[in-house]
Amino acid sequence: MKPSPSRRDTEKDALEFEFLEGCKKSGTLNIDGVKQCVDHNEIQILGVLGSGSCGVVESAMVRQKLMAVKTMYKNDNKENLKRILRDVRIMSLCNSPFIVTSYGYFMFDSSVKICMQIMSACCEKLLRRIYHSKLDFFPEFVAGHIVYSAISALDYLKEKHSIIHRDIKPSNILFDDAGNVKLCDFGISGFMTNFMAHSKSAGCPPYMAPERLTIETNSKYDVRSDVWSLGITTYQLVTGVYPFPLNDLEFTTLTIIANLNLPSPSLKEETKRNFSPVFIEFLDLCLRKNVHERPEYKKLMKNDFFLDYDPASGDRYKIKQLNETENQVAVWFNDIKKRTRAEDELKPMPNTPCVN
Ligand SMILES: Nc1ncnc2c1ncn2[C@@H]1O[C@H](COP(=O)(O)OP(=O)(O)OP(=O)(O)O)[C@@H](O)[C@H]1O
Repeated sequence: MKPSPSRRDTEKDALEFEFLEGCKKSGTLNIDGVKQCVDHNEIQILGVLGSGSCGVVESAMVRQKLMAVKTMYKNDNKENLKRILRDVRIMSLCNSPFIVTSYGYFMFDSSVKICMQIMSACCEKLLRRIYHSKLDFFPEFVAGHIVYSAISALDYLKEKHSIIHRDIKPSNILFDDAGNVKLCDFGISGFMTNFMAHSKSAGCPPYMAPERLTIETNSKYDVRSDVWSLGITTYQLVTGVYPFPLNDLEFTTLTIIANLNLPSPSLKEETKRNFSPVFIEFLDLCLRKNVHERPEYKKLMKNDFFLDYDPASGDRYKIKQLNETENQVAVWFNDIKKRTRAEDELKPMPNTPCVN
């Protein structure tokens, strides 16, 4: 049989076209409402904030504005290009107080730099600082504030842009010094059709919902898979441990998560004493293994625990403003930063997945 003539990869061509189109806006930054044409040589790198599978995030000064600059390296791989373009496109689209603001980006032949609002620490770094200083893990009111902020961000993404995040985990939830919580990292987010996502695009397996790990269903899932990831993240933040046994073989852990005949994770009886019944019930709902029993955002937003941390709830809102500039979350956050060490942010902790 004659070998078929080499066919062009039309998807890759489209991505390269999108990249070239994106280059037209390269260097146009919107800093505090003022559009400015900036040369990349004006980026003064100050230090490293973090790194992930796709690149490095550094603090930088640009035209007297302190910001975070995420550099992602482009290669010949289609998935790599897809991931970079998604991150750029979605960050540019979003306008929510619960999502890190993008100021603009720079595109080069071999790399892309996204300039964004600088945050103070991600939840993963905070967890590590807390663990190595032997302090108490995240208190319920901080978990409430995180849940409120993350669900508000995820609902915004779904309702306004039909986007599903797909990579909710402690390292993608960031705090600023004022105690605001925002989501970042849209590299593996996806656009939904009929409220369903179809792509098998990778995420972080230990935080993936059972339906995303199951061969029969992993090609079709909805935002409730992010609800699961938020549940796993919240469990980890308040207890300091991941709710499933972590074996050397990731496969074994994932098999336990995917098996609907095994129980859904829930807080241990002795741990439950430290939390309110509404929190325990909320966490149980997010961690229902069966996706059909797991609520969607609108239902969660009517849940008592969510309402307790929604500032629009009036008197029942549980986060107290302690002085003109600080609320309870900001005080907790700044206290943790004072009482723990920055160098511990890079030291792993046991019983949690090592994701980067
Ligand atoms: N705007 C920001 N301000 C401060 N730190 C940030 C900011 N954005 C990201 N970081 C830090 O950098 C880390 C890596 O960022 P990010 O998750 O976007 O990279 P990634 O390569 O996409 O990672 P991943 O492997 O998790 O997908 C975060 O966990 C966080 O600690």
